[in-house]
Amino acid sequence: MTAALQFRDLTLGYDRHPAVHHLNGAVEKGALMAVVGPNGAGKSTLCKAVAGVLKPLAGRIERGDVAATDIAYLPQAAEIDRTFPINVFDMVAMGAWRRAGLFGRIGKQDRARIETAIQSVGLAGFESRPIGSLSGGQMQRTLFARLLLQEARIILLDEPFTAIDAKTASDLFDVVRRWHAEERTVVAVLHDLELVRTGFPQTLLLAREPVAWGPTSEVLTPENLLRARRMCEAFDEGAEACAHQAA
Ligand SMILES: Nc1ncnc2c1ncn2[C@@H]1O[C@H](COP(=O)(O)OP(=O)(O)OP(=O)(O)O)[C@@H](O)[C@H]1O
Repeated sequence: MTAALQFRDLTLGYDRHPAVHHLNGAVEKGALMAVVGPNGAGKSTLCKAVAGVLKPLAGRIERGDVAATDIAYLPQAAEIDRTFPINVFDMVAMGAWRRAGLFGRIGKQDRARIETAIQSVGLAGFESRPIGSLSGGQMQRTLFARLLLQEARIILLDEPFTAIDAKTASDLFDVVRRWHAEERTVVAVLHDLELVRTGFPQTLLLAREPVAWGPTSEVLTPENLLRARRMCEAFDEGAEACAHQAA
């Protein structure tokens, strides 16, 4: 197996309070992997660390030949400022920054790629709409178009299908399938276990530490899900040091 991401005794947290600890393991290149777990399990924290937004408290993440800045990351919808005065076209064009540079000119070729991405998420005709006027589903389509532009080898999606209708979710899941067919590595935080069972071959079940990780059918057992819930409920929010090391 070739690893796209390798976690080595990884501990993540805020203000020295660990939120995720003792994560060891690898995400295979080209994997389509779900990260599931109860609220507060550390799923978003893990995404932020992989994207390079949050530095580990201990341990490390190895990204092979991919720089953290080359990882496409879709944060939770709540973290995105919709009041920013920008239209759909320019929002999607931001996905080309890595190639064009922050103040680089968008050339003819990039313009065509942006148009194609907007079309492929079903938003043709919305190019000049301010993002603040979009519905939640249209906004998510816009963000997926921006991810398409990035052409990243590793794509992180934090709750990409939450609070959007079934048609939008299904259209956007088609984009995810396309990335998988192109052998990109996709890691998605999800709460819809049915979608995970049918669409994601690999799953990491997280409850501050890994409960199970592997083929989805072996991970999402009633016993593992119950264990994850109990582990999250029992976790001491104010713990100073890693509980395992302190024990
Ligand atoms: N910026 C922050 N500062 C301090 N603590 C934080 C911060 N962000 C998250 N946490 C804490 O880290 C823990 C893990 O949170 P995280 O958001 O990673 O969980 P999650 O599994 O993504 O939850 P959910 O399913 O509710 O989105 C929680 O106890 C949370 O309160």
